[in-house]
Order: sequence, then C-alpha cells, then structure tokens
Amino acid sequence: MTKVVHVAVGVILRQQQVLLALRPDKLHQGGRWEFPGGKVEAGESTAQALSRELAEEVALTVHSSSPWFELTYDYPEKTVRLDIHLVQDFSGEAQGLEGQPVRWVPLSELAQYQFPDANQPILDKLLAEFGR
Ligand SMILES: Nc1nc2c([nH]c(=O)n2[C@H]2C[C@H](O)[C@@H](COP(=O)(O)OP(=O)(O)OP(=O)(O)O)O2)c(=O)[nH]1
Ligand SMILES: [Mg+2]
Repeated sequence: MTKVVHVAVGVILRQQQVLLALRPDKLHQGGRWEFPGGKVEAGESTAQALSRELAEEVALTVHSSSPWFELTYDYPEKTVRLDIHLVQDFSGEAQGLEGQPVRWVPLSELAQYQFPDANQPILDKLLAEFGR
C-alpha cells in the first residue's frame, strides 16, 4: 500500500513576490526550490500545521491564511497530498532557520527556478491569478 503524506504548503505573497526555500540535497526532491511548509502531524489542522512549519522553518508568524487548492502527486517512492494555502497576512523577516537559503522571488522570475515535480499546477495557478 502506498503511503500518502499530507503536507501543508504556504504560498506566501508580498507585493508580486513569493517566498521560496531551497530543499537540502539530502531530502526528498532535494536541490529544488519549495514553497515553505511540511507534514501535517496527528491532531493538527492544516492551518495549524502551516503556522507551525512557517514559524519553525522561515521565522514568520502567520496571522491568517486561506485554503487555496489541493493536489495529489505520485512520486515513485511516495504519494504526497499538498494542501496549498495562500498566506498574505503575516509578520516577521523571512530567514532560513534550518540553514536553508530563502528568497523573495518576483513572480516574473519564477520560470528560472527548479521546483519539485508535483509543483507545476501551483506555478500555473500562481501566474494565472497573480501574475501580470
Ligand atoms: N514544503 C513543501 N513540500 C513539497 C513541495 N512540493 C512537494 O512535492 N513537496 C513534498 C516534498 C516532501 O516529500 C513533502 C514535504 O515533506 P518534508 O519532509 O519536507 O516535511 P517537513 O517539513 O515536515 O520535514 P520533516 O519534519 O519531515 O523534516 O512534500 C513544496 O512546494 N513545499
Ligand atoms: Mg518542510
């Protein structure tokens, strides 16, 4: 049986820029840029998981987030269910608390980055709804 990993993903937007973090080489889909987030733990809502992960990983305090869409993607080694939220109401200065590079990237430059294979629909929707 394939395990499905439930992941809370934050598309964090600030003035036509989105926050990306580089996944360490050793991790699944390492060396790719991700939208910060992580696994939803038992007993947590997705929004709670997202707030916890963004505090732990990139030092941001989420004031509110809104569910955007979900996608399921089958990697050879596991299936992920990405529960993608928009985050536009937050405070703090983004920094990679786990030593990972983080970067505010203009939407117009997203095409220059390599993302996990599951992420294409997120990029398409981001540019369709927020790009100009
Ligand atoms: N955060 C995030 N994960 C993504 C994205 N795209 C994508 O396929 N994933 C996958 C990669 C991983 O298999 C999974 C996230 O799991 P993870 O291991 O990074 O979760 P975590 O932050 O809770 O890390 P850990 O506690 O296990 O160390 O989701 C994305 O844009 N952002
Ligand atoms: Mg993570």
